[in-house]
Amino acid sequence: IATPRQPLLDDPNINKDGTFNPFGAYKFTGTMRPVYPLSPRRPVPEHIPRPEYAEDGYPATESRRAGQPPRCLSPEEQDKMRVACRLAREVLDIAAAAVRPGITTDEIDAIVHQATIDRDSYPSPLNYRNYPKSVCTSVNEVICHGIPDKRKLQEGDIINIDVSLYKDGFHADLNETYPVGRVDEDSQRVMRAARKSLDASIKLCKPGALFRDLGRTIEPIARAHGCSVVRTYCGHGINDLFHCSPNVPHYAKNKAVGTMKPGMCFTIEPMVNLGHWDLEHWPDDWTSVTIDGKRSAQFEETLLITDTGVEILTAGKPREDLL
Ligand SMILES: O=C(NO)c1ccnc2c1ccn2Cc1ccccc1
Ligand SMILES: [Co+2]
Ligand SMILES: [Co+2]
Ligand SMILES: [Co+2]
Repeated sequence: IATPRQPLLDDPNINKDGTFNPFGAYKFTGTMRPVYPLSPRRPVPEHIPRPEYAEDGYPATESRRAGQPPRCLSPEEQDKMRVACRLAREVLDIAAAAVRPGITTDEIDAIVHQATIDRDSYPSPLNYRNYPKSVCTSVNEVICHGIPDKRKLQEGDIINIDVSLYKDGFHADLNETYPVGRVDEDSQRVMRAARKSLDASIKLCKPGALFRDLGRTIEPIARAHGCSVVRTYCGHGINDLFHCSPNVPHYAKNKAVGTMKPGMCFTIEPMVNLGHWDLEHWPDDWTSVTIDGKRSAQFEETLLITDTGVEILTAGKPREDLL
């Protein structure tokens, strides 16, 4: 009789139970696992204008402009931001419509990639600091920057889809967290906390408002839902650059610099956790996960400060399931 296949005892990529663990000795915090191989890099047609980092992965102008005050866009530039953000919202809604048990996050990447180039736009995450895909798909305990792979979504999962695109010289950036089929109360609670805290912070935005005041509105709402606020990643300025000043923390008592002025564009993108606020990274160097394996939700909008208040450039329909 054949001897049962013994996993190679000294192979760190094979667990005791014989399952394959591509990260060697890394101890996962929750149930999510990468499912490799990643699909080949998706091409972008030559005729589509691309950001400077598309070739070598390095956003040189972002480094050069670091530390400078946020840009105030001209009316013409504001209109270009409006167009890019409307297109990005269309792309996110197309991806959201495809969410169901059985679809892989790689298939969502293909949908986002195609919808983006159909709009003569470049998918901003692709090769940004060498990021390998056109969208971030962050499931369950993954907080952000999840890489689309061969894992099939399961009934009861929650998935954040973070779309960014580049059109006519300007970036747009938005995300939402969606239920996959029916999800439990905790998952609904953390999604609701993220959405409501974002909406409340947007209401504060107008000329003269301080960036550091947004967290004092976001964090109490997250806490009121029994949740915590991630501190490592913040909202950011966005315009001809994907990420630039201002830095926009989502937690209370932060030291963010600056005052909102007409023509400024930036994101607010609170990441809210059911458990502890802290995160760690998988050995893929991208994927951020909660340290306790509990779930996380995020929502993001790109905003424009106008003379009288704020315009949500990436605005979509209200989420009936989160009211
Ligand atoms: O604002 C963002 N999303 O809302 C955002 C910020 C920074 N990097 C990002 C994104 C999206 C995709 N990447 C690519 C990436 C680059 C380095 C480390 C991990 C991921
Ligand atoms: Co993000
Ligand atoms: Co984003
Ligand atoms: Co962003």
